[in-house]
Amino acid sequence: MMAVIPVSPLNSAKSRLSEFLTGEERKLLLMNMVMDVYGALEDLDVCLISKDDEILNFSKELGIIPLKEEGKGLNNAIKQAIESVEDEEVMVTPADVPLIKKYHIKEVLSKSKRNAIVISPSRGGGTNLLLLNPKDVIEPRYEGFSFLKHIDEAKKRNVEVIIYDSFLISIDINTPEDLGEVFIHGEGTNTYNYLKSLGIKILPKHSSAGRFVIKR
Ligand SMILES: Nc1nc2c(ncn2[C@@H]2O[C@H](COP(=O)(O)OP(=O)(O)OP(=O)(O)O)[C@@H](O)[C@H]2O)c(=O)[nH]1
Ligand SMILES: C[C@H](OP(=O)(O)O)C(=O)O
Repeated sequence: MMAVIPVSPLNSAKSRLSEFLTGEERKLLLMNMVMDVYGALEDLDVCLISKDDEILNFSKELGIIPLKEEGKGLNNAIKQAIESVEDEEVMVTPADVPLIKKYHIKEVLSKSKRNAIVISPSRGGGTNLLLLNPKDVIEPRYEGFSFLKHIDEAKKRNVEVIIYDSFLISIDINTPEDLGEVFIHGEGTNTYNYLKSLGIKILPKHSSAGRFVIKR
């Protein structure tokens, strides 16, 4: 089993946080999230695919296998990683799911079956964990409502779908509002400690415009 972490270039990562965090801060946030995701995966072989040499060097220092991305876009990056590893099974976990834990991975692995996928939704319909057994059982269809796209793809190919439904895995960090979730549920993670070090604070808000007031 090989776990694959795809990472976009550091200078364009997490653009939806750009009004709230500087470029350098978004880069450090991403590195801290990679550490948290790797913390959950570290009993497996783990590779990280990116075009960005800085994140590749960083991942190598952590003990992750760096893979230099050649094509364009997330789906092509994942296909490249799948083709280049020798393992028969692959698990894809994005870099922006910092609340994922080792026990999740254990449970996901225990559910894995031949000719099946194990999939965890993100809030908003994305895919925050995808285990492919075998690795070419379906093609990656990230972006948009990829949770539904992956299920559709599996049904078309007569592949069993095992949904691993986890609140903590469903939280991916894209917007300032998502940072609020890290403050509530992420104590002890690198991501939480990094955000705290920036002086970010959250307060509850009772409004249709969101549930948190996020301040620095
Ligand atoms: N290797 C690789 N990873 C990608 C690419 N696009 C997105 N990712 C990664 O895929 C995961 C989900 O990405 P998104 O949240 O859609 O994109 P993002 O670039 O992190 O953030 P936004 O700029 O806010 O869209 C994250 O781990 C990204 O780093 C890509 O083109 N190549
Ligand atoms: C790539 C996308 O991630 P999101 O933009 O939902 O974080 C997805 O999970 O399909």
